[in-house]
Amino acid sequence: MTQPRCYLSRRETFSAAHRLHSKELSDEENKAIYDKCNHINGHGHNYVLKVTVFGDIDKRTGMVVNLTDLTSYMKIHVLQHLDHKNLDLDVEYFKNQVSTTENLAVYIWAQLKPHLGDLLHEIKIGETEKNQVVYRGD
Ligand SMILES: Nc1nc2c(c(=O)[nH]1)N=C([C@H](O)[C@H](O)COP(=O)(O)OP(=O)(O)OP(=O)(O)O)CN2
Ligand SMILES: [Zn+2]
Repeated sequence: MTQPRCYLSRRETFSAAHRLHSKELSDEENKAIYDKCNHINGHGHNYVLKVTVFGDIDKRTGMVVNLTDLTSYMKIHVLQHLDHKNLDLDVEYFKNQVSTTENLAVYIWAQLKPHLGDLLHEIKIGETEKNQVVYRGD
């Protein structure tokens, strides 16, 4: 009999500041594209991060992944780097990438992939109550 498979998710939150600004665009283009989010002094968000894994329910443990391990990976490899930081100034990755939620999702995927491998299914980030990004490694 094949082993049943499950989706398992963990939700965490973090707060960070940022400014949407591309070094590849002129100041005028940046202002036109990013508008208020290009304000020179930046702004902040209380981000909601949901990481989902998908895989076999281990016969012995009854788990896809131990939530203690998943939470540790998120804390060590993501939250410690992002929480209460300025994404553009404190995170190397965003020195050359605009800190949009799309790019943030790709960054978080890359941070977790080495630890979760093929079990990693989805990164979901809520930037505001109205804006949400889903990334599945495509
Ligand atoms: N494709 C994207 N567009 C925008 C992003 C993004 O990450 N990807 N991010 C922003 C800003 O960072 C911004 O702070 C969000 O602004 P906004 O949507 O205006 O904020 P609210 O959800 O609170 O909506 P209100 O219109 O202010 O009510 C912009 N664009
Ligand atoms: Zn923003």
